Amino acid sequence: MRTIAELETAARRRLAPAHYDFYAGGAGEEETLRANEEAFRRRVLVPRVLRNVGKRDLAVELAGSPLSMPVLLSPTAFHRLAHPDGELATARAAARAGTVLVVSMAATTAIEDIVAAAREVTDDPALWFQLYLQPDREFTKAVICRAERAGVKALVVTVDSAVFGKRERDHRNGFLDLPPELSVENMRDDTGRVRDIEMPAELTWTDVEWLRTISGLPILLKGILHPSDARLAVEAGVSGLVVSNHGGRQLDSAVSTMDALPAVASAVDGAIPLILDGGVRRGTDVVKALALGASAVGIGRPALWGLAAAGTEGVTEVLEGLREEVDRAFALCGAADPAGLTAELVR
Ligand SMILES: Cc1cc2nc3c(=O)[nH]c(=O)nc-3n(C[C@H](O)[C@H](O)[C@H](O)COP(=O)(O)O)c2cc1C
Ligand SMILES: CCCCCCC(=O)C(=O)O
Repeated sequence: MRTIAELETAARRRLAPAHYDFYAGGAGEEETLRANEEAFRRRVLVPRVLRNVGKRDLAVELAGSPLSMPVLLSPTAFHRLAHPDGELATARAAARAGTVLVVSMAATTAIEDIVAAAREVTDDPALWFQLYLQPDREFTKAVICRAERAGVKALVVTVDSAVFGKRERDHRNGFLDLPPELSVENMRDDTGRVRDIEMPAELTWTDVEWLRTISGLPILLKGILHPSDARLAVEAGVSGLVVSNHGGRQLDSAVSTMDALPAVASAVDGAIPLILDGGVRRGTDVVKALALGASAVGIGRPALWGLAAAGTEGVTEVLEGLREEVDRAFALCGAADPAGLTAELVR
C-alpha cells in the first residue's frame, strides 16, 4: 500500500501540470495550505497504555449516515480532470470503504450517475451533496430537489466562499475554466444549459433558515472556523459543521483547522458533530483531530491523488491505507473506539 505522499508523486506524473497545480494549490502565499499540515506535525501524542484495545471499533455515525471509520471524502471539484471515470470511480471507492462521499456541486458527472455507481457496490450508499447557494433561489431549489431525488442523504453548504479565493498558480497557468469536453453536470437547468457556479457573497443566516424550509435533509455547514459562528450554527439547528478553511484555497492566512478546532469544539459543546478537514495525511492526524473534538475528518487532495494515480483502486488505496493507520494509532494510543480518544492524548 502506497502512502499518500507516494500517491501524490504518482498522480503528479500523470496529470497535466496545470491540473496538478489546480488540485495542489492554495490561495495567495499558500500560508494556510502549509499551516494545515504543519498544525498536525506541531502536535504530539502522549499515549495511554494497559487499556485492553484487543477489539477495536472505528465506526461512527454522522447526520444519520453510518461510516465504517471516522474518515470521509470532502467535496472536491472536477474529478474527470484526474481520471476518465471521475466521480464514478470516487463514489465506488467510498461505497466500498463504507464511508461518505460529499459530491461537489462542481462535479463533472451527473448526480444520478454517481449514485448509480455507488449502488453497484452497496444498496444504500451514503452520498452527501455540497452546494454553494446560488443567487437564483428557484434554481438552487431545483438542484437540491434533483439531488434529493437521486438519493443523497445530506446537504453540505459551503459558507467560506463569499468570493472565489485567488489561486495564483491557476492565474499563472491560465487555468481558469474546464476544458470544453467537461462541464459541471449538476448545474444544468431545465433548458439543458449548464449554468456557471456563482460564489454567494450576499448569504446570511436567514438563507440557512430558508434552506431548512425547502429540504428535510440534514444540513451541515462547511467552512466554519470562528467559535461565535459555531454557536450561531447550533442555534440555526444545523446537523453538523465542517471545520474547514477549504484546504487553504479561500482566505490565505486563515487559521489552520487544527488550531481552530478546540475553540469551536468548546463553543459547540457536543451539541452537533464536527468534521475537520485540511491537511489530514496520516492515521495519527485523524487521532489528533478526534482527540481534540472532531467526530470525523474529511480528506480532499489525498482522494484526488489516488484517483489520478489509479481510479477506483487508487482512491481505495488511500482509504484503506488510512484505515490501517487509524486502527494502529487507536491501538497504540490505548483507545478501542472514538470515545476513547480524549484531549489528554495530545500535546
Ligand atoms: C481541487 C479541490 C477542489 C475543491 N472543490 C471544492 C468544492 O467544490 N466545494 C467545497 O466545498 N470544497 C472544495 N474543496 C475543499 C475541500 O472540500 C476540503 O475542504 C479541502 O480539500 C481539505 O483539505 P485537504 O485537501 O488538505 O484534505 C476543494 C479542494 C480541492 C483541493
Ligand atoms: C467555478 C467553479 C467553482 C468550483 C469551485 C471548486 C472549489 O471550491 C475549489 O476549491 O476549487
